[in-house]
Amino acid sequence: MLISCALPISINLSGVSRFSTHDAHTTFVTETPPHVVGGFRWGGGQYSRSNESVRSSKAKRFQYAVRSEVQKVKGDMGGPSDDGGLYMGFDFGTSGARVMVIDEKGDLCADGKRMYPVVPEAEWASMWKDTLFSLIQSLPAEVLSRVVAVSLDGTSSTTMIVDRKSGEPVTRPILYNESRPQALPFVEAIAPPNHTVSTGTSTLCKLVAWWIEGGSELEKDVLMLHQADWLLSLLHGKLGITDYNNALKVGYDPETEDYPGWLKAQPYASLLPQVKEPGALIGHVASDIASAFGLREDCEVYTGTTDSIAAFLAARVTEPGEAVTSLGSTLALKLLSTSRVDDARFGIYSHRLGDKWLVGGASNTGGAVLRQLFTNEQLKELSSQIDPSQPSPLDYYPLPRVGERFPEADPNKESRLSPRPASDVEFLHGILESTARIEGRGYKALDELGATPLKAVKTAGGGAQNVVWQKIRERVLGVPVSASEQTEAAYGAALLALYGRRGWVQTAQENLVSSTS
Ligand SMILES: Nc1ncnc2c1ncn2[C@@H]1O[C@H](COP(=O)(O)OP(=O)(O)O)[C@@H](O)[C@H]1O
Ligand SMILES: O=C(CO)[C@H](O)[C@H](O)COP(=O)(O)O
Repeated sequence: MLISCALPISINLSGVSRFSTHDAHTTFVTETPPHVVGGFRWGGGQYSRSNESVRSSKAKRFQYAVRSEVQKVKGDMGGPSDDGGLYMGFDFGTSGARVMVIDEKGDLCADGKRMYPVVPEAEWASMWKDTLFSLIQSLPAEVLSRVVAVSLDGTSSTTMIVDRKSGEPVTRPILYNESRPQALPFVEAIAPPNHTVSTGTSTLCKLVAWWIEGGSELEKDVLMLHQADWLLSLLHGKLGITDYNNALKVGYDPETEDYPGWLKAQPYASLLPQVKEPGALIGHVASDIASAFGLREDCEVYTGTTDSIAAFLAARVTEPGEAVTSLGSTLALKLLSTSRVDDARFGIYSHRLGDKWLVGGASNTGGAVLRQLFTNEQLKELSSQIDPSQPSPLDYYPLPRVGERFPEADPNKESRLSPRPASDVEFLHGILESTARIEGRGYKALDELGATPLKAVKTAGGGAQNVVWQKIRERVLGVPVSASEQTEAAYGAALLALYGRRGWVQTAQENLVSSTS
């Protein structure tokens, strides 16, 4: 049965070795997958802090409402039709990047994936740019010519300092999990106690570290951007625009929808980007980009988000108490909560989502450690020999390198992976179980600080395919654990383009359309 994308072909560009130029993989969907009309009702919930400040008219713009149940193809989602337009979302994760193209019903039409090649730090930004353009080029002309909206997610607090005019990076990007503890005293001196920025891995610490180490001399010539902002600017040609998810860790307050006074008073405040809500229209793709890649001149670019929030959007979690664990290279927890919780001592912060909050944090444990020890094939083979009903007696703290962000913010925390048993099955069991325990500690910490109690977990990321791990996690967490139907953050980024473009923006609570009401 052909899908609404009506793509006549199926191509599989087989991958090449991981460290070659690109691990190419592009497939076009020719079967109609059980399509989901993504999303949930962002609105109507009560939460404890300053409801009025969020329920401002401006805030109401963020309350999306879309059908929250799986629908067959014929479901009419309402909203203006795009006459067969397609929506393209990019995910720039920790180990690679993906693109997904969906139609207005949420059916997947095409996707592509590139593992990042190993390049020197100074070439990270140009490698990301090459990866973005090669992903676009991997899609067929008839798909690209139908794309009407684009969005993109990147790793949170990956920080870039770029030339204010050319957009060229003036220094290498500082990655999401890098720490700049030397800036912490300066940040703690200006920010409220235990503020989200008061941790070495925050975007603000990275900006301040660069500033105090000589960057201040460039004040008039540079801007600070996040990875997602910079990559999107390559498509729309404007500089200095971000979203309030990416801006959280530089100090932006999504509740007041502004940078706080203590941050605006700083000499480096002039480097801070303008903040819009996720899925906000930035503009059309630049004409040179449109002509180079066969995109429509009127293809629109929308602000993005972070990778774990895109994974949350893809999972279509609808109720407070439901959570999404992104089991990618890292372990990122996102709990939908009616109350906001922030405490830098534990690496806990809240992202805004309409009038609710995504409470959580990101641990450095997760798939990156597994990748250091096992191939994906070994993971499958060894996992199949584990009995998930039996706890492992091994007590590890698996980290890919020194430093942890959540549920303890400790830049000096060392990995613990000993004693290593002779059996690799027992070793992997210990790692999966210990990672599940860290996940459990994370959700317990959110509960103890007043977030909506956990009632179910969906899983995104590469680890979501591991059913044995899922059963271990279910035993450890004590709530139902399942894999998201869409585990790819790129699908969430495509939904963001769809919601932004289709005007799924409601101007008043009473106009919210939702099947959950
Ligand atoms: N069967 C498996 N069980 C557990 N983890 C897996 C399995 N297959 C792959 N992974 C892990 O998934 C991770 C990649 O997930 P992905 O979401 O692509 O990461 P990211 O987007 O953070 O780079 C790798 O670190 C890999 O070790
Ligand atoms: O671990 C990460 C990279 O994969 C990011 O830190 C993750 O996105 C969590 O950050 P946020 O909660 O701001 O999305």
